[in-house]
Amino acid sequence: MMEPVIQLERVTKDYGGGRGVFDLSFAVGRGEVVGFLGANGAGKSVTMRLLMGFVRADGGRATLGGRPCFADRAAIQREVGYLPGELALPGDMTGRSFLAFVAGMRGTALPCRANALIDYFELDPSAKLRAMSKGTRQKVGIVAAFMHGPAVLLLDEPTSGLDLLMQRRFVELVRAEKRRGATILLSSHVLGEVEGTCDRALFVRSGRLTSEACAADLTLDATLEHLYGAEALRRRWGDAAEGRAAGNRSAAPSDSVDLGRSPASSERGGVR
Ligand SMILES: Nc1ncnc2c1ncn2[C@@H]1O[C@H](COP(=O)(O)OP(=O)(O)OP(=O)(O)O)[C@@H](O)[C@H]1O
Repeated sequence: MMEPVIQLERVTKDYGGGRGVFDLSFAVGRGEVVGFLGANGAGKSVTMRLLMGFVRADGGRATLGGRPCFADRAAIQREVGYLPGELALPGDMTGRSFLAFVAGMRGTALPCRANALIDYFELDPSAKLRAMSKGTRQKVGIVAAFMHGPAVLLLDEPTSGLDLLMQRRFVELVRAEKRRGATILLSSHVLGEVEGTCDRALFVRSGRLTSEACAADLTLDATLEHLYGAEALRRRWGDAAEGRAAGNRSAAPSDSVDLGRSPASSERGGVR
């Protein structure tokens, strides 16, 4: 790998009850775009917040550009392009005043790039944030994350709420940022977006890193298996009731469909 820009070494943030991230280690090299995939609650957002220094790790070491994420959080939060998974925007502000506010927090006026991004995403920034649709608010978050041309981008489910055309434009934007040399960690539930942008993908399950795949190997079936394991994929609606009726809670129905894929093809198509 090229010089690591994003690095976690045995990072743990334990919220109790098995929730959080545990002993997490990975690195993203300069100029790499890496997908960060996991089921709901797997620990993707917690990892992003640890990297931004919004959350302090219980153990291990998280660094961005060699700087410790929590100790250097002021500089990191100024410089990194972060798109949170859940945007909490001040409803009373207009899109433009919010973007100017974010730029001000970074110590600058609204960059020219903001206008180019506003135009590219066909955003009307004059509306109040509370009056905007979900997807429109997401566009404001995207402009805020990208407008200063950051060297590092942490994007947490970035196309959430975007329509298909805007999803495509977003993929084009990430590709252009990669060409510019940006280092990007992108969490997503949208396979097309990961395929379209990422060099490789990391899989996290219950707060632990479980596997890794290169983008070319991310078929739907292989991705599902990385995410959930074969056992979870066999479950069908009605299984529990049928199992109880048969006096066997774990029994799988005999006509269970394997997502249209034969066991043989799953061996071929799988990414280990
Ligand atoms: N502040 C907190 N206090 C307690 N538990 C938390 C806190 N933040 C996150 N968690 C727990 O940590 C686990 C990981 O949450 P996280 O938000 O990182 O999941 P995720 O992978 O981003 O999921 P999703 O795909 O649903 O967004 C979850 O079980 C969550 O409930």
